[in-house]
Amino acid sequence: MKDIQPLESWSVVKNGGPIAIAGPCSAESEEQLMETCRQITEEIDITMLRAGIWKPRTRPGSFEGIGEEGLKWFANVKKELNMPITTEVANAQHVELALKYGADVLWIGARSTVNPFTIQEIADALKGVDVPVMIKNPINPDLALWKGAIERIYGAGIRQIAGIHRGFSSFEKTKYRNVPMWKLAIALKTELPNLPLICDPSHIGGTRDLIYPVSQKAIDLDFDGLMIETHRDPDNAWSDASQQVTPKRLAEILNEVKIRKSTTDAEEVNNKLDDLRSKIDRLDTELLDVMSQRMSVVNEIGDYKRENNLTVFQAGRWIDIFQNRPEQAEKLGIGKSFMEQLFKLIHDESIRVQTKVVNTEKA
Ligand SMILES: C=C(O[C@@H]1C=C(C(=O)O)C=C[C@H]1O)C(=O)O
Repeated sequence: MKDIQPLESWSVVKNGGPIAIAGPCSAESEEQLMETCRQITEEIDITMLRAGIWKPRTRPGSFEGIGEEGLKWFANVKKELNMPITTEVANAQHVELALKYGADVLWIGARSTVNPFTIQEIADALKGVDVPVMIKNPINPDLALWKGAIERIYGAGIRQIAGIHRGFSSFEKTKYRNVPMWKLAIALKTELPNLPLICDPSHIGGTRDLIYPVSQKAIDLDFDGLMIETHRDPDNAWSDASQQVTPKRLAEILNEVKIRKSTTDAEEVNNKLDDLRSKIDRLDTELLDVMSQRMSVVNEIGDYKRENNLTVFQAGRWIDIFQNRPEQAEKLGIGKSFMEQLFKLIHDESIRVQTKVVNTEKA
């Protein structure tokens, strides 16, 4: 999927990244939608307006979206404010209607991404259509499922695709509504480096006070844009009231977020970075060398255990190491839990290697 296009190729993206997308969680009334969008465009220059027309809700009985009527309002907003619009689609009929009313970009929600049948239905409806599609991560932290959805939309011929990171459901209570697990977004970017990534701090945070820190974190991780739910009267929103911000607050957040570039043309900066990275290269070589020496000793201990009929796993010794190394690390200013994880990995590898050694007769 190397020919997935950068955001700059989307006709709706005028000034390059990072882009901002904002608008209400749901279209509620023509007046609410128009007023919210008008206030947003008066407060700040954004790339695109968003509004939910069909809302997949966790439990029945909640407001499930206004439906086709809302698309007529949204089309008026587009015309009146001269702004591109985007909405969520969850089946073939949604695709058809959203395009009929002039949606410039479509997005697929987290609850749809989990279901390959749904994604395939949407992909089939998109065959031969030229519209950018943004695909939210599935609600569960499954990278293959996210990638699979991207592949299906790509298979329909769409090349303007972006991922939207909206965090992952978790059984445990956390300060987030959906835990970010940034490493999944990093893994996706590692596998598909040319895929634009947009962050949805509203669904990750779930509360207004988390929108700014989550947005900054996303920009620090080189995300290409932010999608922030914005409502003229968030407290009285029909859905997701606690995470929507006012247009005024949206502008504050976007102005406060410090934009960082992924690269620079400044020769001096690049030279300094090159120097420091050479140091890292040398240190990594030393690290690998030390690791290889440690593994040799592990092998030797394995031989000795075989000869003396001793178990591979030695709980006492391992518990000592597991307590001691992170404490040593902490004194050196290295994170304790990082070292715990690292030593667990090292120990797993020792067990794997020694299991092989003790079960192989010496020639
Ligand atoms: C190397 C040994 O075998 C295993 C691996 C360990 C390690 O990698 O440090 C520690 C304890 C054992 O579970 C050992 O017994 O010392």
